[in-house]
Amino acid sequence: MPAKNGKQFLDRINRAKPSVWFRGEQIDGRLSDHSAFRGLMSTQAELYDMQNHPDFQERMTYASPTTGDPVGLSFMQPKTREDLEKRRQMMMLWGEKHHGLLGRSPDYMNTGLMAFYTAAEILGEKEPKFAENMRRYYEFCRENDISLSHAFVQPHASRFDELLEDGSIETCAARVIEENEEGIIVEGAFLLATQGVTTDEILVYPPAYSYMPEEDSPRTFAFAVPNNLPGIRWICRESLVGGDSAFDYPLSSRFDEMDTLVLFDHVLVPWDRVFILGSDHLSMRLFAESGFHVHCGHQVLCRYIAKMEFTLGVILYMAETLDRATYPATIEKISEVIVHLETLKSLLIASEAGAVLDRFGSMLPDRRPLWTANVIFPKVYPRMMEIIQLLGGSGIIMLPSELDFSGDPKADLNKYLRGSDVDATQKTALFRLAWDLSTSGFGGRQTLYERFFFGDSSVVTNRLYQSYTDKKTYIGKVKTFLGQKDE
Ligand SMILES: Cc1cc2nc3c(=O)[nH]c(=O)nc-3n(C[C@H](O)[C@H](O)[C@H](O)COP(=O)(O)OP(=O)(O)OC[C@H]3O[C@@H](n4cnc5c(N)ncnc54)[C@H](O)[C@@H]3O)c2cc1C
Repeated sequence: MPAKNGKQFLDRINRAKPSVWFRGEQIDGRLSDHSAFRGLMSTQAELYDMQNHPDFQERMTYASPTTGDPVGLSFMQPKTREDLEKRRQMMMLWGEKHHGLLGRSPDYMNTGLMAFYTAAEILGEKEPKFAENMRRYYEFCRENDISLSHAFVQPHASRFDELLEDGSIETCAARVIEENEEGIIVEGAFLLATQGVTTDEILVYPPAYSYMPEEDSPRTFAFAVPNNLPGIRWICRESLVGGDSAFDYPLSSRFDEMDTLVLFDHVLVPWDRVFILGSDHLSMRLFAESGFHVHCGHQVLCRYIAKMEFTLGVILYMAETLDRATYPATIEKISEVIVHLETLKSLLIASEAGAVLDRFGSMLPDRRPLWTANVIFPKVYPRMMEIIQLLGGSGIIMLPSELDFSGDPKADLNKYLRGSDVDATQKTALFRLAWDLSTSGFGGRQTLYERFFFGDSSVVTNRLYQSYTDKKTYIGKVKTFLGQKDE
């Protein structure tokens, strides 16, 4: 199946029937009928429909190198600046459709997989068949429009290894407990897979960094498997969907990406789905040399911009309805958001302007502007949510529901809750949106998500710092000024 449409997406997820647990019970029926998933899945379906819509198809797909059929453009390896531009336009189309609220829109993982594929030869250094596995798997995903979640962070409990009396170490970290003719047997858990059950497959890999890299470690492996493989169990967090009403819950009713704890109970991963086994060094090299965080950073920055534009729109509209758009204190806050948005847009342009071909033939955007954005956004996003709260005050919480507007209180609400130039229903709709973005459970998760999206802040800043080759140049300028010699 080349680039799929919404119905094909829904049918495939509903048919898979993985073992999903929600509030202590296993989900039996179709996921798209379940209150925790139906809004999200319908949004996902709308994204996939765009791939086949005459207005978008040309910008969202490209001709498959193997069949010539249209396949998702986010799978495309960029080889020229024009390719990068095409990828950006495609990612912005999806980003603007979900206003940056879906961290796991399909282009994110498609991009990550593409990066791994381009550098597959690194995997072959230890075992040639692993490189071949990655190449085949990428092609399988591209040609069948397979959607992916990913997991690499292990539960906190796995970080407290116990030293036993016999000198061995007891751990609950996910690990390979056996290798046999058919594949590897995996046991243990991963802390989090966002959209784990609303995608087709899960890609598991080690963190991109390790403070104590090991060779032949049973904890280091990468593989991809369908979500419904025997032995895989998904435990959902509480749903943040407030209800079905798009008026009352404008965001959570459409965009709540379920997070799941993934349990592997003696799961047999077939050999042709294994990409890394044992080597932390190889795994770290794959991340660094494939440009995983650079290609993905390009996608993430497009999403940041879509989200920032939407947030700025909410803030500007709030200021208008409160008739405070001309207050200096309001202008100062709004300008803060404008500065952040314009900074991000400039970083995106700079990343493409500085793109160079890497040794795998990929046109790789300049990492410095992208990773700068990854440091900035997690800091400014919570501040933007604070600005919404500061601007809205009690209006963010004194929010009647859709039912109130069709019931007895309607006349009073219309009189007392109207805004400047908008009626009470319009103002309430806007302020419910502001609440869902900044203050509801859904909004809280969004903020947490942005804080940790590419790792915690020390990981993200370290990535930028370590790769910043300009450091020597700037020290050199100072040494020259001081009349000191460069060593
Ligand atoms: C909403 C959400 C969705 C996510 N989705 C996914 C997903 O789809 N797939 C996936 O693999 N992961 C996902 N993650 C996990 C994400 O990658 C991690 O949250 C991130 O890597 C940080 O790891 P952690 O949560 O274990 O936090 P920790 O590593 O426990 O860090 C928490 C805090 O403790 C600090 N800290 C940690 N160690 C030390 C130390 N030794 N000394 C001092 N301070 C320390 C950190 O700096 C940080 O501030 C998601 C997280 C969130 C919040």
